[in-house]
Amino acid sequence: MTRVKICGLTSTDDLRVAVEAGADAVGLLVDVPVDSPREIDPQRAVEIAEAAPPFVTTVLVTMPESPDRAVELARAVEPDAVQVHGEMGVGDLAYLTASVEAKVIKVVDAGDPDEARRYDEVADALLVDSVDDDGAGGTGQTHDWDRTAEVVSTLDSPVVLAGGLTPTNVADAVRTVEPFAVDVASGVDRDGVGDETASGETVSDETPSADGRKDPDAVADFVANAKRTHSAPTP
Ligand SMILES: O=C(O)c1ccccc1NCC(=O)[C@H](O)[C@H](O)COP(=O)(O)O
Repeated sequence: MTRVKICGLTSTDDLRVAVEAGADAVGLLVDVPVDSPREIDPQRAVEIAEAAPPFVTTVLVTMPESPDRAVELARAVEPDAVQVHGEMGVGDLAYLTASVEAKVIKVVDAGDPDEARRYDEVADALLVDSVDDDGAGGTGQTHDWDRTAEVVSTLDSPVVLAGGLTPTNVADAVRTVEPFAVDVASGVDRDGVGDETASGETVSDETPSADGRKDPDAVADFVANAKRTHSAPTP
């Protein structure tokens, strides 16, 4: 069964929504150099992580300015996993994995298959995303799932599929890519639920008023649709 991460929780209310829907993991976005309605401060991340029940994986999602900053944040928030966006070399990622107790997930660009292969040995998992020029996520944009499926089949690490997923398209995505897990942020936000075009591409309709809060119905539908769909066996 495909695992599901709901990313960008901003409150313990969002946490309750994700847990009640049956999410396996929740993402807490701290220290990103981009404007995101889902970013929270480290203290809020600590509060949400502490409120998470057993068997729900807490993920610190960050774009740190240095590996040491990621270590510092991980020690403060004490998540089960750290998800790293942006520039961090393979050696620095190895340093991070050796320095924190949490599992380390490296975000890689769906448009750059070689990047995924470079990090395959050192990361605990890879998250394949549609990233912007800086490596930030939360774009609400899908990518070429057929091409991603080919890349995934060459990797040893568990792969998390992200980028423009919604309650409507997640079943197709799971069938096509057969990832270990799926991840969603803007596609289940209250004011940012994505719309699909006729070609199947997802375009986020996130508005300036989007505040990152989760839509309970969208979260429940997303988790149910992801989990009822056939996926790859556990590695
Ligand atoms: O969500 C953000 O705004 C964000 C900003 C900077 C770095 C990472 C961010 N999100 C991390 C995630 O893991 C998202 O869930 C992932 O990129 C998918 O986002 P979406 O396409 O909105 O579902």
